[in-house]
Amino acid sequence: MPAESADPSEPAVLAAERAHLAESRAALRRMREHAEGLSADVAADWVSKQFLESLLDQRVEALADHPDTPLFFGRMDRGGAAGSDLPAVMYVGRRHVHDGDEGRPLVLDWRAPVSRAFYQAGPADPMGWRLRRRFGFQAGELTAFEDEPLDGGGTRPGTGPSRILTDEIERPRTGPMRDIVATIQPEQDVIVRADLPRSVCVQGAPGTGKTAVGLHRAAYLLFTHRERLSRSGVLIVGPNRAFLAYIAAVLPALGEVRVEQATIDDLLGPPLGDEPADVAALKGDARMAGVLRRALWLHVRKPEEGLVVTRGAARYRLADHEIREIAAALRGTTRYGSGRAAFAQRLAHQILVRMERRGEAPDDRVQDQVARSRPVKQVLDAVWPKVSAEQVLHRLLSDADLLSRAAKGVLDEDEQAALLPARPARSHRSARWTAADRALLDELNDLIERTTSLGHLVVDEAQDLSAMQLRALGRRCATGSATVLGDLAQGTTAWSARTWKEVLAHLGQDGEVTELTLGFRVPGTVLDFAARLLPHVAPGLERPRSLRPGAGALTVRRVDDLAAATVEAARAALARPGSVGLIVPDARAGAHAAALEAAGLEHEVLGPESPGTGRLLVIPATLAKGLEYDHVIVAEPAAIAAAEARGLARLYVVLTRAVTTLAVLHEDDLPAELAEP
Ligand SMILES: Nc1ncnc2c1ncn2[C@@H]1O[C@H](COP(=O)(O)OP(=O)(O)OP(=O)(O)O)[C@@H](O)[C@H]1O
Repeated sequence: MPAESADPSEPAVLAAERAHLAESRAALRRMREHAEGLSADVAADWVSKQFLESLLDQRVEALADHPDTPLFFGRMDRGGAAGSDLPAVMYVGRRHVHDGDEGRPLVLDWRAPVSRAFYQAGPADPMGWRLRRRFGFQAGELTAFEDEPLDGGGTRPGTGPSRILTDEIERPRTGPMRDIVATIQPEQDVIVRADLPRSVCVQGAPGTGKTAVGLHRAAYLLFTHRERLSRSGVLIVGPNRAFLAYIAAVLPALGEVRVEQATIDDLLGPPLGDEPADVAALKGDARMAGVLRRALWLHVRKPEEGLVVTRGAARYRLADHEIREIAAALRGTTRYGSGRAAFAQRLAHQILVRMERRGEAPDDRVQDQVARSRPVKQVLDAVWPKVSAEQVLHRLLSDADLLSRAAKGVLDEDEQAALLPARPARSHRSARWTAADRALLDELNDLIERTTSLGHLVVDEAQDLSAMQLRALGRRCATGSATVLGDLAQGTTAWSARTWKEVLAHLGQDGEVTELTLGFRVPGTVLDFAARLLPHVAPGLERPRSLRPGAGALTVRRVDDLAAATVEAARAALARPGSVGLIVPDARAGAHAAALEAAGLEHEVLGPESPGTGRLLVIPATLAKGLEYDHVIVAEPAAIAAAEARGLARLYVVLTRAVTTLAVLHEDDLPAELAEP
């Protein structure tokens, strides 16, 4: 039944909407029963039957009704436009639900093209609709609604943010991140629904929903290009395991279980050793790509001797200059590995030409035999040796002569010296590869054998990746596209990007950069405080605004006994609903944990591998990126800022993790950059 803009306290309206929810639930149950009744017996063979069975299982699983997850969260009522082919009323939810008998849609999937209006329609462009209704739920029960007339006759928007949206943001959290499908904002929706072939890059201030947008975009693309992306794959790359564990539940909640999530270390291999940040930064520099290319191709050498192949009584010769010409013609035109195979075939082909000249009629099999013969193999090993990425990199980083030839005109002498460790590993097998080395190995591997590309890559916290790491990711979406998310102000590595143009260039993707500046997470007073650091960490960026003013959310206090003060602050925060994060300088995590322990406050210390599940977490500052807590206590900002080269950027990250309150406690002076402007 079409709705007029209704008073939210109207019981008849609520009752009608609850009835639609009950009807939709019953229909979903029938859809599930129907799916359970389908049989895989129609499959022609055993393998197809197994495949079909697993598809049917997935379908049944996808049709489960989770009592806590509302089946729909919004409704649209059509305007009076005559001849419109829009439905009179549509309900928008996480998945499509239809009435079995008539196939009548009861709920439309939020990703369907028609649902776009739920996120985009407004008085300036109602898109054919008259009214948007948002629903509020508690424990799966429909308890509230909020109407927004789209024909210009109503009160919202313009009277501040939707109550349902702010309630959703302020709903106390513990555990993993939630989806935002019910409240995606228009500027976020544009990014979520960008076309697949387009790469998009989002510069977003803290808490503007970059991560959320990236995850919803993955779900949207899988829905819209299901077949293509199921074959080629979608991958989400995040900064560490704790972060991946934090976001892991969002896509399954949206019905997508087939998206891989990995850190850069998962993709390139775990670092086995460490090195100074300036050396890592140099290894991460894009100039290394040219050095590696030269180093690899320096392995192709001039032939010293010709080739002699004996067949029966006959001997066939190729002079060394002929071999050199064959190698020169191939060099640089293919990847190293396929070039090697082609080199062997071309040598064999020349031998075959000589056989033919002598009146023989060899066929292709003979060419293969010759290509695999001992003399050809000897020439191959001498001129175009088989090498692994590890061998080449180990040689490059331990042989000053090879390095100077490969880096000539690219790296100066000091830079070359910095790349040579004082005590190199004896062999490539015992090398303790660092994270930066892993990206170099990946580059070499690709120069030897092409890397397979996926259909779409979502890269979060992309500002922290080096040029060489970005090139590694670029190879993994070379024939696909990417969603690149990050914040230049939160760049904390020695190689952090300064512009998104550079990042896209290293990824090898063309893309537009969109800026999000409306913060959902952090209350206004807290965001303004943190933003005092912005001119010092990223002067070119726009100052973020917050959706919520957050009066009373921020306290900054000098204390005499920091440990005792953090314990008291933690105790006070625990008295309120929601999660509590105590963010401390890395070196002091143990001491703060001990103080909580002594005070009998149950807590967990966050580690790189896990996000922790308890209500009170001690978070080393370097692990706080991307995470959020209802109440945050930051201990000793000056020590956090002083602990690393880009410490002020780290502090900016740390000060922007709170949803409801932030307490900053310090014994030492605050960093001067935090002083009131
Ligand atoms: N449209 C929205 N509706 C409801 N909540 C939202 C919306 N957009 C973002 N949020 C919430 O705001 C918080 C911040 O989102 P998210 O973590 O994606 O931001 P971010 O830009 O990646 O932040 P950071 O750069 O600080 O890591 C999350 O709790 C997210 O659920």
